[in-house]
Amino acid sequence: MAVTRTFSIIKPDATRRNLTGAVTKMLEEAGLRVVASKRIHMTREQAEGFYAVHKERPFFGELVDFMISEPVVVQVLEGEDAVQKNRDVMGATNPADAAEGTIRKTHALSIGENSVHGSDSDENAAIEIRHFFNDDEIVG
Ligand SMILES: Nc1ncnc2c1ncn2[C@@H]1O[C@H](COP(=O)(O)OP(=O)(O)OP(=O)(O)O)[C@@H](O)[C@H]1O
Repeated sequence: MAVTRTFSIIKPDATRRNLTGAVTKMLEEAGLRVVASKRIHMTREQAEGFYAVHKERPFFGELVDFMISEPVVVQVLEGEDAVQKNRDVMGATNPADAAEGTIRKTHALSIGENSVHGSDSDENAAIEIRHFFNDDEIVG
C-alpha cells in the first residue's frame, strides 16, 4: 500500500468546543501524520467554492453558514492509503450511523455539525490541498 495524502478540516463545532487536540489525536492514533496544519476563518467565497459540488443540495446554505461561523483547522494528513484511513476514522456522515470509536460517533453533534471533513478520493485530495496550502507549507 502506498503512502498518500489527504485533506482534512476540523469543523467549527469541534474548534468551538476545544476539540482540535482530541480530534487530531484520533487521526494520529489511526496512523495518519499531520504534515501541514493551520487555523483559518473561511470566507463565504472560500466555503462556497470548496462545497460547489453541493450547490444544488437543500442544505448548501446551512452548510456554508456553518463553515464560516467560527474558525476551522485545515490539515494535510499523510499515511498508507490516507484517504480511506481518514474516512474510516471519521465514521459515517450522520453521527447516529457512525461506528463506535470513530471521530463522528465520539464528538459530532448532528449530520451538519459533524466535526470533520475528509477528502473522498486521491484526486479530490490533491485539489483540496492546493485550495488551502502552498507546497512550502507542507513538510513531510
Ligand atoms: N442532510 C444534511 N443536512 C445538513 N448538512 C448536511 C446534510 N448532509 C450532509 N451535510 C453536510 O455536508 C457535508 C458534505 O456532505 P457529504 O454527503 O459529502 O458528506 P461526507 O462525504 O461524509 O462529508 P465531507 O464531504 O464533509 O467529508 C457533510 O459532512 C455535512 O456537514
